[in-house]
Amino acid sequence: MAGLMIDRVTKRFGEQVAVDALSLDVAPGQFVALLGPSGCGKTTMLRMLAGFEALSEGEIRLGGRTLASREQHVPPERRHMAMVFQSYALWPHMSVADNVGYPLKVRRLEGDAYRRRVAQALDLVDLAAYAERSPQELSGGQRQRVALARCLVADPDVVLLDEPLANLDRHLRAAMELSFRDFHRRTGATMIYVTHDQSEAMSLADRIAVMRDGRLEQWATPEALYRQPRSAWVASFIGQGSLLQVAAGRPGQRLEEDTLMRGLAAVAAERTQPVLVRPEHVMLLPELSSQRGLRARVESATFRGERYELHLRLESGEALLAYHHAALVEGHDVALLLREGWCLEPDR
Ligand SMILES: Nc1ncnc2c1ncn2[C@@H]1O[C@H](COP(=O)(O)OP(=O)(O)OP(=O)(O)O)[C@@H](O)[C@H]1O
Repeated sequence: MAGLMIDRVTKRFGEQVAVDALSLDVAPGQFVALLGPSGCGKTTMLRMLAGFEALSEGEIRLGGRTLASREQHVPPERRHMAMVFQSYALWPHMSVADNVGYPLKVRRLEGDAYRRRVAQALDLVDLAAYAERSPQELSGGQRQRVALARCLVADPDVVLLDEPLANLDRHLRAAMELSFRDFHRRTGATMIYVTHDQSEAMSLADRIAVMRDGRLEQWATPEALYRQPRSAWVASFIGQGSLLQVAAGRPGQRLEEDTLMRGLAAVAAERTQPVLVRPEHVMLLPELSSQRGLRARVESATFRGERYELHLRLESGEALLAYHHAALVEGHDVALLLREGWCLEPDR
């Protein structure tokens, strides 16, 4: 398996910079998500990897071999990559097995070797029993698995996936996430997965590239993105939380309860450090009269099954999100402690 190197890649469409000096070093077999809001350049980056789009600047290398630069452009069919589209792109007039075998037919593989590889690919996505059906007779999730099997049959070094679950309903997406993880474990292929859905990226990827306006905002594991987001922008994009101004700490520092609580008690002019507080770090105190803690008003309490989600308003006017095991009355006051916070860079 070969590592994939994206080195200061830029793509301009006329005046518009769709991808701006993006660099990523993807290890062999890694599952990477390109995550960001609509228009941030994810699909353009994926299309440059696939070879459907030329680079304006920079270089793409796979296992040391240059695939693309300003001077060089290896055509898509010679990159050892396969792409899975949102629309599945299956041939309606061919059976499931023929769809899966299509890339092998193109390479003129026939006979037993052909049949064996198609059967293996179908097994891998648990669709052996559906080999002779037409794609129209399958559910959306099954069709997506056929598309996966078809990309896998050619044994690519890299699998590129462009929002492959976007057309599926919520329940099916969850099931398909499991299928993707399983697929990745069984094949060990390097996978680059484009999505604007943070929970999908978090549950699937080993590492996530968060993109904004064509640039790389952060490149980290899902855990690091959640616990140590670089900026308020990343923090707002990943998980839930509140942004408070604190007179303590510096970007990239974790604040313990005491420092955080003291830093919040300072006068407004001194509270200049933006700090992210995740809802699981807000602890409500049983006694409002206690000397400890901050006061806040309950603005709303929403039942979420396993817990209530509380939207609170601190005396400073700042909003704070908390989780609690019981419902609280809207309009009432509570006292609370903040267990920890994470200091962010100011937003660009
Ligand atoms: N062929 C093109 N010609 C001109 N501009 C383009 C072209 N393709 C993309 N763009 C522009 O480049 C920017 C990035 O587009 P891209 O499709 O890569 O974003 P994205 O993050 O994949 O968005 P989405 O999630 O909506 O698909 C956008 O502003 C888009 O309008």
